[in-house]
Amino acid sequence: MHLAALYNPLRLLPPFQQLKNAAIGGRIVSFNAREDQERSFQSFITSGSRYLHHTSHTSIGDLHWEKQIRSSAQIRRQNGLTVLVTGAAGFVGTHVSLALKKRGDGVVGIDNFNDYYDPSLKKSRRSMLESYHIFIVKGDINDQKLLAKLFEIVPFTHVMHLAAQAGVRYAMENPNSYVHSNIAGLVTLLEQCKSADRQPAIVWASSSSVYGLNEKVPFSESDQTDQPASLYAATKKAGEEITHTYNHIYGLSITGLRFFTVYGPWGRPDMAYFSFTKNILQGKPITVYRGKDRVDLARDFTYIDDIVKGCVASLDTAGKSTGSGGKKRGPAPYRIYNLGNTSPVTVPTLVSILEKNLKKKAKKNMVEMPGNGDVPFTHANISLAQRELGYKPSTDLSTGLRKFVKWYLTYYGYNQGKGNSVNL
Ligand SMILES: O=C(O)[C@H]1O[C@H](OP(=O)(O)OP(=O)(O)OC[C@H]2O[C@@H](n3ccc(=O)[nH]c3=O)[C@H](O)[C@@H]2O)[C@H](O)[C@@H](O)[C@H]1O
Repeated sequence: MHLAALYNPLRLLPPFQQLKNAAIGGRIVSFNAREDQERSFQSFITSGSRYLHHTSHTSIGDLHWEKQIRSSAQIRRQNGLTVLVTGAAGFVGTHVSLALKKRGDGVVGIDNFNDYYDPSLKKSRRSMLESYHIFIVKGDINDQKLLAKLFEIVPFTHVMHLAAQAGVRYAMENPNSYVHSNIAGLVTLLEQCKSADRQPAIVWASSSSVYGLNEKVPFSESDQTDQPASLYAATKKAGEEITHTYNHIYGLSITGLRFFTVYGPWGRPDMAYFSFTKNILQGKPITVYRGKDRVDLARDFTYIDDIVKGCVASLDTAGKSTGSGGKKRGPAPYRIYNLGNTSPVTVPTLVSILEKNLKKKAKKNMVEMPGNGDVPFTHANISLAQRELGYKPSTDLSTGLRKFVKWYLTYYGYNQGKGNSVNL
């Protein structure tokens, strides 16, 4: 089935339909405001995911739980991989898990379902993955015992590490969450990987933000990355150094991917393209930041399907870790790649593409970029990834945003019913 078909939560209609009838007796409910409609549709999805979530009666460590993990980890193609995906209920984690599962790899997810943004979206992603027999363990990567148990049940060949505290500006509000996930969590995970009898190869999400105040464009992997502009960037940069240490001492195979502002269906509500869409539809103002001398900010926005291809290619080309049980047996690869789109677009242009797709004008407040971690522009040089991974982004921002808006309208129920009422 084409991936686009998955973007429609109504694919899951039969169980939701049953739930609907059981929960609210199939009443037709009308809402006056679209916001209420969004909330209700979300709770509908949330209840649906509870309904679908087979683990509600199991607990960590019991037999049924183990069985679900084993079954999710089963490989269904020759020379398939067995991948632990951290942050599997996150935006990129969901898409990568699905791509791996669909080609026959074994996939087990882990996610702490934190509430940095609306957890009901994470639960909906989980429901979608469950319909593809992908199991997500609810837990934190800081839980060393849980990680040890997972590795005891499944001899993972690869770890796709995507769990992180994301968001550039939120780091000023909650700095500790970045240290908890991006530093402490990373070290706990690496400790587990290094001690495994057969060490897995690790591919993980670094960030374009490590380029910080770098002014040399386009950004290349060989450029200096010692001027981070946010704590988020600093923790990602620290992650690159920490993974290097584990590669050096223990022989872990490491690939760090510097993602450039990833967007698309099932995306993150905290990101500009997502929150702008929400506000434009609700007739609320949006704040558009501008650089010094009224220069527009720009980002090398990268579509999720391109990022997924880069992640999968990284897993496929990752050399083996050499150590076992905490002992290095020889040198292992340490790689870093930019995964961007190579064509930066300004934020006002992003807004006008959204306006066109939503058929609605935005109420724009233009304000000077506050000194809260933002950088004026990003622009990826992707020749290394092109050469070594065969990475070739193929979706421009207009095409990608059109797909995102289509998903958004369906997911939040804008396509259902007429006017301001929705059939539940
Ligand atoms: O590549 C990354 O490594 C990072 O990408 C993403 O960060 P950013 O590129 O900052 O994306 P995003 O917040 O969507 O802001 C986009 C633009 O809109 C501007 N922006 C933002 C908000 C707002 O209200 N107004 C505004 O103008 C803003 O000034 C900026 O110019 C991920 O969130 C981050 O987790 C990390 O992965």
